[in-house]
Amino acid sequence: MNEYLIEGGYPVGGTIRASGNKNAALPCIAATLLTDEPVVLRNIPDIEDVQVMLDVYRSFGGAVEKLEPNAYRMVLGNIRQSEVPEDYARKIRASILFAGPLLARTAKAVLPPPGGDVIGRRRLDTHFLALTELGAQVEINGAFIFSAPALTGADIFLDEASVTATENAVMAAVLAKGQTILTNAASEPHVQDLCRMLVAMGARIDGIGSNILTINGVEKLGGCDFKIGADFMEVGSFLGLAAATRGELIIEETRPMDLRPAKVAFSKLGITWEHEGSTLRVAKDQQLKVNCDIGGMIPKIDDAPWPGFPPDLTSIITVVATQVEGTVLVHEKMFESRMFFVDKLIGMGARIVLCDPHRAVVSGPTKLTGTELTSPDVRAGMAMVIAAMAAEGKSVIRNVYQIERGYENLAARLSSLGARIQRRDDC
Ligand SMILES: CC(=O)N[C@H]1[C@@H](OP(=O)(O)OP(=O)(O)OC[C@H]2O[C@@H](n3ccc(=O)[nH]c3=O)[C@H](O)[C@@H]2O)O[C@H](CO)[C@@H](O)[C@@H]1O
Ligand SMILES: C=C(OP(=O)(O)O)C(=O)O
Repeated sequence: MNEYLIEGGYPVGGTIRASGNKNAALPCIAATLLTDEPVVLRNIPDIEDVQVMLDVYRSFGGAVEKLEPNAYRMVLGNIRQSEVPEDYARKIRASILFAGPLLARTAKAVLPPPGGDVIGRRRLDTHFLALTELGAQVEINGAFIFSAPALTGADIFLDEASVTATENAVMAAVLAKGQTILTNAASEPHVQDLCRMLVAMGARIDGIGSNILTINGVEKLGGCDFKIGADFMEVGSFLGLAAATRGELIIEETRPMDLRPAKVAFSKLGITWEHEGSTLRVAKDQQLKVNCDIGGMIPKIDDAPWPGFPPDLTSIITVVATQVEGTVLVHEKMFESRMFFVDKLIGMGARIVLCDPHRAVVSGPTKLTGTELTSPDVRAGMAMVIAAMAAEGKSVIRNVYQIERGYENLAARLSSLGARIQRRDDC
């Protein structure tokens, strides 16, 4: 297991480039299965989850050529088999994204249950609902076995706006016969990126960015050259890091529009940023003070499907709130177990009451003290990095695989911003 040694108390400063969006890269890699022509994907982050998705692609017989850092040319003539190897499936949640493309190309998809973060139950019911309505049969026998001699467009109402279920449904529907209307679809920037890539491949999709997608199936898709957008979860994490360490950052190659829901939430903590084009600047002299609701009421930060505040930033904003004067309620409505990591922050000195698995009341500012931590999931892990960097003294963070599956070259990039962070291999 690899670990980070962090000496806290040093503000970050300098310039950093945003990586490509993990949650766009993963479905876009799966979507390359939908054509036998070459596809070039650009701005793909160099993270563990991407490597696993590329390994799965290779296991189907796909050829992957690295053109330059963060750009790949991928081609897969004939798909060798329809089963995602179990070792890979269990590593990441996103392995489920091969279901739609495999069904569309090979009429079959065998997926061992996917792995991923420890953040509560991760239901797959919406995936089953959508693929079944498009004509697939599902059998659960250790693995999930989908089969569909032919996929046919349908008028589908999703039971919840699930991100990856929407992506699977779209990837199956683009090659289905006839029209699919997907209502209550997820519309996150990564869902939009996937749809734009499919359109570049020749798919017919209307309503991109809304919660109703209309897809007219086509016979065949071709290759494309597609650049995915910036990772607004990574940018949100760096914004949180700058605020919590009282630092100053310039973040390049962002998509400021994707940060609008985060801006609403951060502004409740007195944190703001300016942007010029795709460059963001977080200034040093922010007054970190909770902006109360009218009448001096305690404000709440709660997550929701897009364009709500993203659930992947709730852990980050919780840590930041410990450094802000005042009291705020963080309400994580979407995941059952994402807030449990706050006991580690309490151990570092944070004043947090975990009311139930979903709600934490945070009062600040508090002095945090370095300690030994283990990352349960990618975002809690990053939140721990921020806490350790804001704390006095030294911290050790273990299980950093669960951070690096979502953040590219993190220790080196943070070092370049003045962080005292050291990565130790195989401890
Ligand atoms: C690879 C990938 O893209 N992973 C992202 C994807 O996961 P994923 O697609 O697995 O997440 P889902 O959108 O399916 O659901 C996430 C959680 O939110 C709940 N839920 C969802 C929709 C809804 O309307 N109401 C509701 O409560 C679900 O029950 C579940 O507990 O989307 C999540 C929600 O943005 C993100 O945290 C993950 O980083
Ligand atoms: C929950 C996340 O990822 P995944 O869905 O891949 O587990 C995340 O990115 O915060």
